[in-house]
Amino acid sequence: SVKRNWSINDFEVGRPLGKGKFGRVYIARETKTKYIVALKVIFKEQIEKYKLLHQLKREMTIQTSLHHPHVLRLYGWFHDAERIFLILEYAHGGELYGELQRSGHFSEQKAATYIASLTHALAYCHEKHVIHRDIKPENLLLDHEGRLKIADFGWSVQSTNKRRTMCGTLDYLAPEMVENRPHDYAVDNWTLGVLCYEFLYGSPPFEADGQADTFRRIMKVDLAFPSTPQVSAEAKDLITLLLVKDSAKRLSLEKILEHPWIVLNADPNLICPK
Ligand SMILES: Cc1cc(Nc2nc(/C=C/c3ccccc3)nc3cc(N4CCN(C)CC4)ccc23)n[nH]1
Repeated sequence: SVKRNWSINDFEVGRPLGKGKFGRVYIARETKTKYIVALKVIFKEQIEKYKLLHQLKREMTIQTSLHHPHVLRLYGWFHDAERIFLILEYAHGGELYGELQRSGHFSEQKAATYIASLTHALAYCHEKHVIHRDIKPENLLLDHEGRLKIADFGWSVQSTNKRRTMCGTLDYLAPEMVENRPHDYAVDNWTLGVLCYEFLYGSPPFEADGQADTFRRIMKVDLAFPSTPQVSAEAKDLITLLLVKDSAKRLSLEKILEHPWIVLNADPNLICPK
């Protein structure tokens, strides 16, 4: 039911789920249908202060247009005098990051299933000319069946053929982004390599004490595999094929799905039981 003029009176707002940069996210229930959603509240004064209305509009336009099982839905939005409200799909399983912290690291089956889900989602986004650019565990949610959902398109862009430069977060930045050089879809392939490593070892590959050290490690592709936990050679092979400095030489999304580690370990339905 794609109703046009939502208002806060259409919802019973529940507990806060988390606090983002520009506001909080609450669980909420649409009064008529009892449908559970997540309501992201953004303060206009914050958006104006940081001149981010243009980026917010882009996030909203992009996320509304994306319909994929591994991409969190943005059902609609409304605003009042001081706030903008995004009506988002509710993912019952919470943040993947929490699960990674609780378990330390994932099994190869779980890691491969999440990487396969992300690869399908990114292939869909790239088809729609969207580069996410900010795939990190904090932006990944799980639904009630353990299905991964990419959330927070705050940093994604509708890529025209014009190259892009902008800032991102630390550990997940590809070399071309670190150097603020123009970049393209392949940044998301690099990030898949970073995430695959983090899912299997519990921390990202180029982690370092200071920013400068992290950048240096990224630029050198200073990749080392710890001896524990035990990780298969196939997994290390995939990570090595993705963490390649020359963006043109990174394994393509299609080739990731054909890689032996994914074929052998990912759940065919891309669902991770608890
Ligand atoms: C947009 C959205 C969120 C969402 N679901 C959830 N978000 C967040 C944390 C959200 C958050 C938001 C902003 C900044 C930081 C965190 N935490 C959640 C925690 C949840 N639980 C229930 C499951 N438990 C295992 C962990 C705690 C369930 C859903 C959650 N669905 N759709």
